[in-house]
Amino acid sequence: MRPAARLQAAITLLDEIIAAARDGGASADMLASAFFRARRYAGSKDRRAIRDLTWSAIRRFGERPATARSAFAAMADADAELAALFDGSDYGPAVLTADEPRAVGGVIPDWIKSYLPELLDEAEITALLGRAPLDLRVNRLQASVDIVMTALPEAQRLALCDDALRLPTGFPIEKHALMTDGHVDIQDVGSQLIAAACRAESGMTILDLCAGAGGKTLALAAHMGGKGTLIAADINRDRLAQLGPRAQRAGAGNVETRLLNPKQEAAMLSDYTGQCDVVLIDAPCSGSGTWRRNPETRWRLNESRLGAVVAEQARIMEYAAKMVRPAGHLVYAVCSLLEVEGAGQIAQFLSANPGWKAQDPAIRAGRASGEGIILTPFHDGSDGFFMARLQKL
Ligand SMILES: C[S@@+](CC[C@H](N)C(=O)[O-])C[C@H]1O[C@@H](n2cnc3c(N)ncnc32)[C@H](O)[C@@H]1O
Repeated sequence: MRPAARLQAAITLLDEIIAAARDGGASADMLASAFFRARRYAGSKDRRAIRDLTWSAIRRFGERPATARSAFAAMADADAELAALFDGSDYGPAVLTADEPRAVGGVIPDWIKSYLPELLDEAEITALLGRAPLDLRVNRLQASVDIVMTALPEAQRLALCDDALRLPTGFPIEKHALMTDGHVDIQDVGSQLIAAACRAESGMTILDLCAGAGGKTLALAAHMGGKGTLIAADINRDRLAQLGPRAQRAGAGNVETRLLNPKQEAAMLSDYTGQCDVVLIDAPCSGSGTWRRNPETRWRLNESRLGAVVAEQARIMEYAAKMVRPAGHLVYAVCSLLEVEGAGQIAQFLSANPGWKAQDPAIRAGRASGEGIILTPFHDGSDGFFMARLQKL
């Protein structure tokens, strides 16, 4: 495909992504897969170029553009090479005119700015939309960092976390034997630090609420040396179903899954009331800390959706707290940097529950945010997270 035709293809794909974000449709990744499945004539270089163009526009605009053409038109005003591709050729986009609409705005939606902590300056905000690295967690149940580094000389150790390694972005690790044999798992170093803040030990009883497909469950199982009780609970059947085979591959024999019905969680976990040494809440959230991986999710967020997710986080914390034994711990985490989901949520919980106090999560990264810690791409090289460790008195 000629470069102009690639740009026209990116415009078509981006229009689909814009419509899906507006109407609650499929994710950008799913739309891109379907787009290329329907265009077998596009070779691998074409696909990469079309994807890069499309994602550069998604990253560039915090507010959802009205049309893909208006987004690329605005970008072309600052990029002569891109502007030259609006050449009016067969399969290429029509020539740009000075009076046609241009998308406006910066890399994050204006309405979100007031929700971000003050310490996020311009450099921090730009890094929220940067390129995400590829991090691995070495599974202590099956391997060691030294063994993995010998097999993967491209990997570098990360000082923040004992089991964390970083690979060059795009490294084809998915089908590598280390992955299929459960010796390593793909996991951002921030997620690994959240699991570390649980200080899981052999023989403990740990409840991983909001376990999803079990990324953090498997890290906890490794910290427990595979010994003790580890319950992975979630309301999403499909996600939880992925955990069984993953746990088997990882040699994590102490994982038990429990599917919960929304609003009946406390009753369905009543056998663990007051029993858990640690409850991890990896809460559903706006995902603002992972915009660099899923930049189009900021086009789906609005104040009413944010309000609903904040209310759900508070409700989950209330029932989760009942599962913790006296002197036990609650670790609360979100992959978001919005204060209302992090420090604000913890402040409210502590004021409504005087029998709890905050503790230092004692990890080797992050900065204080209220009674917890935030990790950011710019400061910590991780995805954006908030975490807090609370103790029941
Ligand atoms: C951030 S994701 C979890 C990611 C996962 N812990 C991991 O490390 O890969 C949040 C999860 O919370 C689950 N969830 C949402 N509402 C819930 C509820 N009321 N109780 C338990 N889980 C819930 C969602 O289904 C989703 O899987």
